[in-house]
Amino acid sequence: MGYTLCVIGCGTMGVAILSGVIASMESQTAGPFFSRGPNWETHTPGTVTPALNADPTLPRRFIAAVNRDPSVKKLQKYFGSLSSLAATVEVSSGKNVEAARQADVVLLGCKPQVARSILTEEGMKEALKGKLLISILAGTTISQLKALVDPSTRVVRAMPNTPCQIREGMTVVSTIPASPDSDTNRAIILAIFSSIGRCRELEEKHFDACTALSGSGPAFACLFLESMADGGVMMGLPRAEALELAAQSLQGAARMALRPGAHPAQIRDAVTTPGGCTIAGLLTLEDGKVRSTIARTIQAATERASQLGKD
Ligand SMILES: NC(=O)C1=CN([C@@H]2O[C@H](COP(=O)(O)OP(=O)(O)OC[C@H]3O[C@@H](n4cnc5c(N)ncnc54)[C@H](OP(=O)(O)O)[C@@H]3O)[C@@H](O)[C@H]2O)C=CC1
Ligand SMILES: O=C(O)[C@@H]1CCC=N1
Repeated sequence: MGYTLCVIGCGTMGVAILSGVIASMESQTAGPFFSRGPNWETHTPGTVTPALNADPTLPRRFIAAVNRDPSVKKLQKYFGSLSSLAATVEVSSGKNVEAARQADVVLLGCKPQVARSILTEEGMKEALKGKLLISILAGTTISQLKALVDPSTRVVRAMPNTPCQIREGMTVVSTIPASPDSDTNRAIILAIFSSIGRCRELEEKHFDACTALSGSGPAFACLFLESMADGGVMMGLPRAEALELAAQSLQGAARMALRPGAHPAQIRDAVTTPGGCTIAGLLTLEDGKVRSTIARTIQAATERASQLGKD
């Protein structure tokens, strides 16, 4: 029951994904009172709900492949410190082909510039034959990847983000074309990514925008968060409390915006008392062209994402 998932290029994102999946599986095996994570009830249409224990759509064995020995030690220590299940992640360096051979599903998590050299390693084509290859690489298209693997290898793109580590991720998966194994592959991909946050399918043509909006989004949100906290510090709040107030306010607003039928403008209006302090702050933001600056940020990041597979 279950299958082997291997992450080739297990850095920041690989670790975030494996940690999240392992945490989700542990919560499922914790007994009748387990928690399935805060997003469980709010999965978007098109996602699947993994069944309890021994779910064949979730992995049972994990392999993490990296480039350098110090990274092996770091990951062994990290996964070892997490839990008993996480301690079973097998970490190696310089053994990508062997890792792919032993896996049923391979997640490619290296930098875009390294993909070609990994996929053209001697024996890799054979090792990936008939397997599902999930690429999280920014800016690298399915057709670029397909050109490097055997025709029997199923290539799907996913764009996750770092909050997958705490099971609050947002992952977009490229539309899976119909094939004899497409239902199984879809179930596997959606089980993995919906166990670590929200997950939805979108056409590949949207991937650069998704990379900018949700892939890079946590970085943009944190800049806003830091700026809010700085303002609080400027007005005399202690730093730690200012950060807590800013982070919880952003989280609360975001959760309200995710409720069915909610609109951010409505949430904003509800806060904005006529003649009050919120409108004073909002006008300052508008004077600073914050809306167009943020929208242009997504535009610039999208344009850069589209170049990443070509570097
Ligand atoms: N960071 C993010 O928030 C997001 C990133 N992405 C995408 O995910 C991918 C990974 O990003 P990120 O996790 O930040 O990158 P990292 O630099 O943290 O991780 C890259 C990993 O690749 C490994 N690696 C490098 N060369 C090889 C090789 N020849 N064989 C095997 N492993 C190798 C590195 O190993 P070692 O440590 O030993 O050098 C490292 O573990 C990128 O393609 C990026 O576009 C997508 C969404 C969000
Ligand atoms: O900055 C990057 O290129 C990657 C892709 C999305 C988030 N980080």
